[in-house]
Amino acid sequence: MAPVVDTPTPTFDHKKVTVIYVLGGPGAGKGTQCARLVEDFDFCHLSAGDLLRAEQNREGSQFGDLIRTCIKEGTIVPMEVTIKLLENAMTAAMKERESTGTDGWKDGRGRFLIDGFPRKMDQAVKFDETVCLSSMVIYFSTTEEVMLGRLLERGKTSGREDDNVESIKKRFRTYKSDTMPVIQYYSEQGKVAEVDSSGSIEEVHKAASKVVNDVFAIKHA
Ligand SMILES: Nc1ncnc2c1ncn2[C@@H]1O[C@H](COP(=O)(O)OP(=O)(O)OP(=O)(O)O)[C@@H](O)[C@H]1O
Ligand SMILES: O=c1ccn([C@@H]2O[C@H](COP(=O)(O)O)[C@@H](O)[C@H]2O)c(=O)[nH]1
Repeated sequence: MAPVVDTPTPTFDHKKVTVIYVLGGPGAGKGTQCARLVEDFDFCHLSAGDLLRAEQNREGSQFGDLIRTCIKEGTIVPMEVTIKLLENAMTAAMKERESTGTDGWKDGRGRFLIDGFPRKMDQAVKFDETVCLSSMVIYFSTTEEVMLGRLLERGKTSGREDDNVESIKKRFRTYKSDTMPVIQYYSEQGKVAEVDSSGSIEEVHKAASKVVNDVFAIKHA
């Protein structure tokens, strides 16, 4: 007899809730572009990095020190922590939208841009299986030189502990070793739309909007 395998039921049904992962190297422009796509498509934008920074600073958090160390060292926080934060934020957003109700979100329908996640294969598999199967990945690509320049410029005002040369180099290393395989994995499934993010914010936005438009056109066809 075949062994019984427990298949988890995801918290959200991907036929009703669209999850788009937004990946790219540190400083590629993910957050900037997500903010623009929110204006166009009424997404809820969830940045895994922002959620982790909020948890790090939350009084009484048992994960504060762990998150602080990982962020400074450019390593990945254990997936259970990040996935729970994302799931909680999605649940809260769904509840809020249900009560206020905007057109794209009626009847429990939702659309999420999940920025800077999944950073590692274990996160990708676990989130897809237990929270919501993702629809696609928008992959913002540019050179390390461009990313470094942007991050150092941002570091003048961001107050981020990881916007310095030492941390940036570590983040580039983690990106190559842990995140590139995730992009490869989804690419093999035909789920990745690559957008060159070397140009101006406006140029990149135009290309990214086109990608999202196509996704919704297919979904609603
Ligand atoms: N196309 C662009 N041209 C010039 N500057 C840009 C462009 N896109 C983003 N920036 C600037 O580069 C910096 C990094 O952008 P952003 O924060 O969006 O990157 P990110 O990929 O989200 O980075 P991280 O992963 O480190 O959070 C910001 O200061 C932003 O204003
Ligand atoms: O899924 C994730 C996402 C992020 N981290 C950690 O946070 C920092 C900053 O992330 P940004 O997306 O650049 O804001 C990242 O370097 C990781 O240390 C994570 O562990 N898991």
